[in-house]
Amino acid sequence: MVNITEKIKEKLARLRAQLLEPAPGAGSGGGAGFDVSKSGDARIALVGFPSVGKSTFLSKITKTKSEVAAYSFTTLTAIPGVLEYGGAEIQVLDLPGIIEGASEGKGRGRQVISAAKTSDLILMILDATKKAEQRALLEGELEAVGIRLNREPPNIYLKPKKAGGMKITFQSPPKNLDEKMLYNILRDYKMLNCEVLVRDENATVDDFIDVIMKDHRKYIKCLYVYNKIDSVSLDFLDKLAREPHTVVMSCELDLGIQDVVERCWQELQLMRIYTKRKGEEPDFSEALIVRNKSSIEEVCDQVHRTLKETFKYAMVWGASARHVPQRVGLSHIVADEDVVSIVAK
Ligand SMILES: Nc1nc2c(ncn2[C@@H]2O[C@H](COP(=O)(O)OP(=O)(O)OP(=O)(O)O)[C@@H](O)[C@H]2O)c(=O)[nH]1
Ligand SMILES: [K+]
Ligand SMILES: [Mg+2]
Repeated sequence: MVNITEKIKEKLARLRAQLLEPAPGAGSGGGAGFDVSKSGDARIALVGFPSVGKSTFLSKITKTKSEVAAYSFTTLTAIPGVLEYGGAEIQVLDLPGIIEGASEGKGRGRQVISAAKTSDLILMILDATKKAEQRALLEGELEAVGIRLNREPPNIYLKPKKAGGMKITFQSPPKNLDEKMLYNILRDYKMLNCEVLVRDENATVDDFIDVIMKDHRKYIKCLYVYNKIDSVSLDFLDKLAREPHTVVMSCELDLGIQDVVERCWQELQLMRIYTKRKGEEPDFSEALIVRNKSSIEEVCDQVHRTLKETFKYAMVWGASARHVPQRVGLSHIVADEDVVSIVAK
């Protein structure tokens, strides 16, 4: 049974969705980001309220100097820096501070959020001396433009059809939805012919709207970084540091900076693959950088665009090899710090 508050929530979610969203198929909306082209192996965006220390942090971890000052909105545009780590080059974007209402266009909010939407990892920089609500406020601003932090897309299958009406199926009895609700939502979004399979019994109306609006949703990892821990008590610091997806630092005292960088590396899940020529020692001086769960095929693409065409087999040393070395094909999934030798036809 779906209770009355769920019904009200459903109505509200639909109304809010319609107010904030472009219709499905309309342009991406929300305003353009800053004009900084992507470079390097991944992009990290620094997002936070004014004067939490975003620019101070950028200046610490990259060679770029972004202006630092005690007043709000010192940074007025996106300032890119390059973080070198584990042989990878990671672009870090220092962004202007955002304020409540940013998602509705206050300040440079829209531009900042659009820039964040293009990143592989959001570092939410928070001031440890400020109220705990700051985090939820910022999350709300990002949510409102379709960014979903540290979440997977809902486990709901939706396929538009040319004809045949709506076919709605639940894999197991849903806790927060019923057929009528989904029917109403689909009608609101003018999706009159489609097939729906809800695989997650805990799915909510918001989840369902996320699936309909999937072109406007972005699932991004987020690390909560509390700065200025030089100015809080040890007890409080201990509490903060235990929160999930959270790291603490003091740019002023140069404390915890390297931990933040290491956590970023873990969250980005990039892998370093070393190559080896036949009869020679592996080349550990330069790593190929690939995404997590990449295969030998992606490794080949990193070496040269046409290498796969002449690929015969590869020899792999390291964590992904069942025995060392293991002879593998293009579909073999590599692990961080594997050594790979590619043999061409
Ligand atoms: N106590 C303390 N102050 C810090 C720390 N890190 C930065 N600050 C100070 O905080 C103020 C703001 O720093 P910025 O780096 O300009 O902050 P921002 O987030 O880039 O600010 P906007 O660009 O205005 O949004 C400066 O006065 C810094 O010196 C820290 O770890 N501890
Ligand atoms: K500032
Ligand atoms: Mg700044």
